[in-house]
Amino acid sequence: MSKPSIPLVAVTSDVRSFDNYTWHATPEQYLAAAIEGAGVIPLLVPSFGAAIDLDSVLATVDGVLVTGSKSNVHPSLYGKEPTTAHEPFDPARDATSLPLIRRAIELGVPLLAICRGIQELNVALGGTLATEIQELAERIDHRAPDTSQLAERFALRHPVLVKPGSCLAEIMETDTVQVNSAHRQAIDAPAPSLEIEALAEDGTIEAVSVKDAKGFVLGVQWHPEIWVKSDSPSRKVFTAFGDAVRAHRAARLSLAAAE
Ligand SMILES: N[C@@H](CCC(=O)NCCCC(=O)O)C(=O)O
Repeated sequence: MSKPSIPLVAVTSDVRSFDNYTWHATPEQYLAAAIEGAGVIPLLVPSFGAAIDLDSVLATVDGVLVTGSKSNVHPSLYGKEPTTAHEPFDPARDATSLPLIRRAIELGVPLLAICRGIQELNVALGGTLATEIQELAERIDHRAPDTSQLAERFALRHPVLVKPGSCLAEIMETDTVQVNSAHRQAIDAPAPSLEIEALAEDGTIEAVSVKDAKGFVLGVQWHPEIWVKSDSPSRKVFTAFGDAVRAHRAARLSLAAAE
């Protein structure tokens, strides 16, 4: 009997310029967490917008991982005027990830959205974002400490309160989770189809799902990819995503065999 093949997951990419080239890339921690935490094979989707046929991608993979990034969703995509407080931008990423998110949800392809990813999920479905949230009244500072040491940058720093009975509550099996935090923006007006799954103590939306979604959809504002090996809540996020991906693949192959 042949070895069961490992499912493929599409991963968003940022457009970056260095060494005199333009790169479509993502930080290694997302790829490592997909492999070691979710048990899937990550495949980068280059940010070429409409030049990427999303249905071809989504017919081939069994999940979508929308990664974090220091860049921000362009405010024009949620009806706001851009200011320097909204920078830096990555319009090619926006033009690829937002339609990818919408189409994956339409088709029921499992989707995990992290940090920038939860913000893209919200905007893709009609919500808005707030920027420089640390300057808003009653908010804690959600930015990462100013260090290049990943362990410090992504240390678990504040609790989030998980909504009882939510998808996340089922995954986490607890009502409070200690998370890291590395963001200046956050969901302002949640999209109508979003279900809020967790909040920080200052009211910042920290996790969402999609009401009546065909498949697994989870957005988190923190970074579980960093600690999948050592932190149980982090690992549970990726295990739940991997399980949904494998279930999607089994259903897809079964459908194909029946045709
Ligand atoms: N740019 C957005 C989203 C934040 C995010 O995805 N952070 C990941 C990179 C963290 C880092 O290394 O700084 C925002 O700031 O809200």
